[in-house]
Amino acid sequence: MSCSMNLKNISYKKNNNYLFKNINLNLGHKEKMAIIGQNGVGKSTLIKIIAGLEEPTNGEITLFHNQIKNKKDFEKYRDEIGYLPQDVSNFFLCITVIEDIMFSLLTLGVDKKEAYSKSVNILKILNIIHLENRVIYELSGGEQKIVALAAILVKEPKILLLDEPTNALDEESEKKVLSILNSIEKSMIIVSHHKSFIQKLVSKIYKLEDKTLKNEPIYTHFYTQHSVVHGL
Ligand SMILES: Nc1ncnc2c1ncn2[C@@H]1O[C@H](COP(=O)(O)OP(=O)(O)OP(=O)(O)O)[C@@H](O)[C@H]1O
Repeated sequence: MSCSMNLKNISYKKNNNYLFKNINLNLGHKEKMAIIGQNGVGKSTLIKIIAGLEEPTNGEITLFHNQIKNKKDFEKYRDEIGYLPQDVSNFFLCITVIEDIMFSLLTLGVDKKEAYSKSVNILKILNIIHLENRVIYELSGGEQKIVALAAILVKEPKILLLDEPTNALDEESEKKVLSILNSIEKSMIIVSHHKSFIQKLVSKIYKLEDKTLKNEPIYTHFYTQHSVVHGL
């Protein structure tokens, strides 16, 4: 399996204490994995390092076989990585849902007509077309989370980094997100406390514990998604 991302001996110090030390991780092409662990162990910090939003204290990051030495190197791959933060309240740049989703495409140089049609399509796929013209900051936490996911998916990044994608989602929205993520053939790292969700989605689970990543067994059989979501 070719490699989308590789971490070699990644360590991160906060207030003179190591949050984690010498983390090694390979994310294969189209591989889906999850990171679990207790509150405060550093899962979000680790995923922010992979997203290029935090710099590790030590270690090497390789993206698509290119070594990343600094934030500038990361900029080349910014559009290839879709990062969903745990808290999406500061995620949005526009007033309405459709404007925000279109904005992410317009910045990539997509023309306005195509940006509109792709944005409407993703809203339909995620069952949130009724939110198209709503003001984002008037939406519920769960609605905002799924709109943020739409803004990421519409750009078709090569790697998805999703920090707690299902928190604040109702059962129906969670099923929809599961079905979509299952149907997308992309490399993914998902941070979650929601074990039944990740067991239906990923092929590897790691636990961040004692400042390192440990393999965690997957108890259920791999879940096979028969219903293909068209349009992604
Ligand atoms: N902006 C910040 N300023 C100071 N400390 C922070 C900041 N963000 C995180 N921390 C601290 O870093 C540690 C790791 O936080 P992180 O959010 O990475 O953990 P986590 O494993 O994702 O936790 P959770 O499961 O609760 O989301 C925690 O002790 C947290 O208090």
